[in-house]
Amino acid sequence: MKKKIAIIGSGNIGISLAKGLVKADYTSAAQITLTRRSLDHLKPFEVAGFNISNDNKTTVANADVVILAVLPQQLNTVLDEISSAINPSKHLIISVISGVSCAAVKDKLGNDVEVIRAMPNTAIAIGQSMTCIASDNASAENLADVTKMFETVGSVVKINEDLMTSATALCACGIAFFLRAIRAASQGGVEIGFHADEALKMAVQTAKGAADLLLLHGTHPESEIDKVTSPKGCTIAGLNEMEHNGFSSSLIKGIKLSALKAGNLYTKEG
Ligand SMILES: NC(=O)C1=CN([C@@H]2O[C@H](COP(=O)(O)OP(=O)(O)OC[C@H]3O[C@@H](n4cnc5c(N)ncnc54)[C@H](OP(=O)(O)O)[C@@H]3O)[C@@H](O)[C@H]2O)C=CC1
Ligand SMILES: O=C(O)[C@@H]1CCC=N1
Repeated sequence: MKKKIAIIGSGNIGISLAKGLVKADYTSAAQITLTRRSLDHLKPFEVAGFNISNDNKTTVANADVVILAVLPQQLNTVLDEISSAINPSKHLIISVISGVSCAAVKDKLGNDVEVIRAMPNTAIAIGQSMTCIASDNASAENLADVTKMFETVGSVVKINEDLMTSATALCACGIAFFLRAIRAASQGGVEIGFHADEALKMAVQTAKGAADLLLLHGTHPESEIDKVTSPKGCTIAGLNEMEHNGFSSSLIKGIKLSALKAGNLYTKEG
């Protein structure tokens, strides 16, 4: 991959993406320019071989692929800044910004430019992202290229753009939901006798085992649960107690609220 990549807004997800792409050998750090306003935060990445800049317009002018990764409320300023540097026959725009449609980006950058939305999660830094992608005007070739790019750093599902806020809640926010579940499990482990570090290690590996069972067997969670719950046993007792306290219901309600919020993060006016 010889294309020059600009990551506009190199915060948590921008940096995770940059690290993941280099770790997966998709591209080299030298092909990526990271931007943010406070350049000091990017100095360690310059040492690691990335280009760094606080000049979005020049960075975009020199790039082929522009990845937008600022907060929704920071986007309009960035689009106003870079719009005159956009060349639709050269640039491909990838936006990982929640709640901002392809149409809203084209409103500012021109209708001729191809825009692809991607919703990764922070596990992209270690090649384990679940990334959903959507576009309303990208060519099949560019969609295939972007799919390939995100496949180097995890799994990819192509979806309709109107499901992008749902994908944000389930997959991008989802990392935090599962992490909180692991933390809660480890706290339970401390109450029943383990030191915090060993409880966390046990909870993490158990969670990984559960996820891998589903991935490798291709089974439904309930069929794996059935194998754990011995009749009159301790698993079903614990599981039912969790359900009486709203375990599944709270996850479902949290995901619904996150999806609602994800759809309302951006206003055209800024
Ligand atoms: N975090 C996550 O897990 C995920 C986030 N997203 C989306 O990615 C986007 C970024 O989220 P996240 O990484 O968490 O947020 P961060 O706040 O960590 O990152 C945003 C970055 O943008 C930089 N920035 C702000 N204004 C400008 C500007 N004018 N020019 C250049 N850089 C700028 C900020 O740095 P500075 O202030 O120094 O300029 C900051 O580093 C959001 O839209 C979010 O919805 C999507 C999927 C997952
Ligand atoms: O919390 C947020 O708004 C962003 C979007 C998805 C993950 N983090």
